[in-house]
Amino acid sequence: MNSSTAEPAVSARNVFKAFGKRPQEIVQRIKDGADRKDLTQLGTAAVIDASFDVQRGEVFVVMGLSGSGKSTLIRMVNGLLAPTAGSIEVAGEDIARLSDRELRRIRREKVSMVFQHFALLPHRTVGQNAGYALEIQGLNRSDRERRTEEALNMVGLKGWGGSMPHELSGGMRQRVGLARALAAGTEVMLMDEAFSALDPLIRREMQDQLVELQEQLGKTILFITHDLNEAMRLGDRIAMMRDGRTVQVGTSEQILNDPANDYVAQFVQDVDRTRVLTAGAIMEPPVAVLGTEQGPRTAHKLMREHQTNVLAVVDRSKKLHGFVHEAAVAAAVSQGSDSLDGLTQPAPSVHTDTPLAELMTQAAEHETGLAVIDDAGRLEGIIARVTLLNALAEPTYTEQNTSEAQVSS
Ligand SMILES: Nc1ncnc2c1ncn2[C@@H]1O[C@H](COP(=O)(O)OP(=O)(O)OP(=O)(O)O)[C@@H](O)[C@H]1O
Repeated sequence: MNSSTAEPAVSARNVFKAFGKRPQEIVQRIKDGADRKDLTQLGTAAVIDASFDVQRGEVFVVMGLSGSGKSTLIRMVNGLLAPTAGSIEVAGEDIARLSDRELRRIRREKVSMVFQHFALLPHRTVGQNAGYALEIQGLNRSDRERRTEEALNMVGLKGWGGSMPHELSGGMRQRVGLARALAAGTEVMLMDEAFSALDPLIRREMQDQLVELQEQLGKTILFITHDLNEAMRLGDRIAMMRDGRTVQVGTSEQILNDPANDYVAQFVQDVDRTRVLTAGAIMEPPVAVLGTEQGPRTAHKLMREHQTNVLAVVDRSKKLHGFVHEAAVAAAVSQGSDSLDGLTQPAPSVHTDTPLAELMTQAAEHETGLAVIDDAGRLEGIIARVTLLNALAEPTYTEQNTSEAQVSS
């Protein structure tokens, strides 16, 4: 994810969308405090006061049950629907103010869409389908073929360009849909329930592949799903929608550990926390770190000061050497030894992206906490056993005084 100071790729401000005869009136009444349920005579308030920014390079998931307003929201992002109130900017352009011609240009150059039901043209080859957007962009044939082939390779369909869609399995067809969006080369990709029609195993495979591709490509992806596990697996951040409203926007960790209300808390209670939470989300900065050049006396002092019985030992470049334990330090001090040599034990270490499931295995094998290191072996943080146990416990939302907290179901 890029820094939040950069201009966002997609920016929604107080967006409303109402369907029915008098949409403006619906929006005004909601702004005046009316409940969506009491306005059904007038029509449907599908999206209510949505505001969010999607940063460049971010995977932003919009998640909610059927009817919560996800599709309406995404259709406003690519200009298929105009907001009743509020504005949506894509790459700095206010979508609702564009002419049809400008909209077509935006869809060609800036925003591509992957649908749930593939939307492949049955009489065209896989290659022609994947290169469709490039044909519309007016690219010459050889450039088109090159880019199409690259995109097909990226999604694991090397060599399938000459086949017809009906010769492909559902998972492969969805890959063609993805290749078409990738070949188009747009910065923003909108994916509307793109994997929802796939078998669970294939779906999982596609999710993994998207995560992998995203690491290389760094696209801005707005992904819609009603599946919370999918949302948590893919999203850098997730917007949770309920009855047209965005009830929480945050990272998986924030939503799991700090649900905005009871509805979200109930929603996330069945999530497998051990797969979603990672070391990076729960680690803490080490309270005290001992340099390799320092001796047992300093170690002893630091342990007393910080009331800890384990210290991490690092060299000048912060590379982790291991842990020293209180008993060994106390023995060295009483023997008048000046050196920590031989006292440092290898520390069980993990990386920031290690999931909790793996941390639990590691923690079970070791008495101490865990060290979190980066790829170069430098110490980034510490996870104490108690921290791990707390992270596994389900959060409960206690504040009962907001309207969202009163869950009707
Ligand atoms: N063209 C339309 N005319 C009237 N009402 C609509 C229209 N499109 C959507 N709605 C209503 O707006 C609300 C939100 O629908 P939307 O399709 O955006 O939800 P969703 O979260 O995408 O659900 P799903 O996953 O079932 O598509 C629903 O009550 C729906 O019936």
